[in-house]
Amino acid sequence: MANGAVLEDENEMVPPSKTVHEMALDGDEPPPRYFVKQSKFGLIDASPPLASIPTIDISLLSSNDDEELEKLRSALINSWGCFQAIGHGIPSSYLNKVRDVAREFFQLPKEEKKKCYRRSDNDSEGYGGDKILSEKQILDWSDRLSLKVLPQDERRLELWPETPTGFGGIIHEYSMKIKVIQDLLFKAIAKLLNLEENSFLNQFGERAILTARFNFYPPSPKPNQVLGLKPHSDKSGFTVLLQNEVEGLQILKDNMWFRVATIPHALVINVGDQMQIMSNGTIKSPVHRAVTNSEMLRISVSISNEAEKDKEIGPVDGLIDEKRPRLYRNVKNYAAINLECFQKGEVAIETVQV
Ligand SMILES: O=C(O)CCC(=O)C(=O)O
Ligand SMILES: [Fe+2]
Repeated sequence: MANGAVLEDENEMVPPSKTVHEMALDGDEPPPRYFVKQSKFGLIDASPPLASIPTIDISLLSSNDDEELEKLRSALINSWGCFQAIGHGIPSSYLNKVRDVAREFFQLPKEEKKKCYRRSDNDSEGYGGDKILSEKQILDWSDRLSLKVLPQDERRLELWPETPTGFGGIIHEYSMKIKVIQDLLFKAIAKLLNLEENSFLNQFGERAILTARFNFYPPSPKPNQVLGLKPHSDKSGFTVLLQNEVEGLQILKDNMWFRVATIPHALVINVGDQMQIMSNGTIKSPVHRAVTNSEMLRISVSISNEAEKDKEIGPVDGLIDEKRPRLYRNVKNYAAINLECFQKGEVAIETVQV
């Protein structure tokens, strides 16, 4: 996690009394703890150039289509670490259903959403605003619902929304569809790097973690001064992001921000830190953020995978040689390392370098 935004005055570690959605509905000015005062990434620019990330038909990857594999190489190796996936086999009508239930959940009355509230301030699951992890933290102009989907016996179903009807079933079904895509990508990348097909997949283990996160970014009265989601790299293997029609995702490359387009039937695939570690830095997890706008509601749904908590992950042997020495040590429970680093304002991936 690249903690790029730090406040000068320390805040108490108390969560705000209103959710971002409530402040937006009431027409409140964002409180000072939401303002990005100082950032190593510079000022917020809502319209930087468009990222030239490729659109890849992932149905062609399993049939070893050379052209599509080359596109994957150009997207991931010494490049963006991000691409738009089409040919994923999920009908547009189904993607719209996921977008619809997400919006319907966030627009429920407070009393209904309260059932899904995080049970404590530092709970990573459930509904709420930015989790308060440090006194210096700048808060994000967004509300979220995070739920662990796998392992299935670790689901905290008491936090899963009962309304809109069928939401739980859709979370399950959609996440399983995305898992198939993630597994296919791990195999395609292994092939691309001349590795045994399961070199990455096996590292995730039988009880790999899959998390669904619904992000709700209401219109913001100060889009140039607050961020929807602060700069970070994902702690996952891969994150698969579904956006609504409103742009907001930005990706950092060569110290410059680029906008990621919204393509209605495409899913944005982002490399996460765990893939960077396993690929010995051959593939990098991009720093990205979400900006807000003053008029439109933005919603995104991210599905991310992580290795089983107690399983050690590390660079694949075939990617370590004299020319490419090992860059990362083997690590367990990267999520905990990531969280600790966020609290200290450190970049997690840098702390696991050898
Ligand atoms: O909403 C977005 O565009 C970004 C979401 C994201 O980066 C995340 O959930 O990790
Ligand atoms: Fe992210």
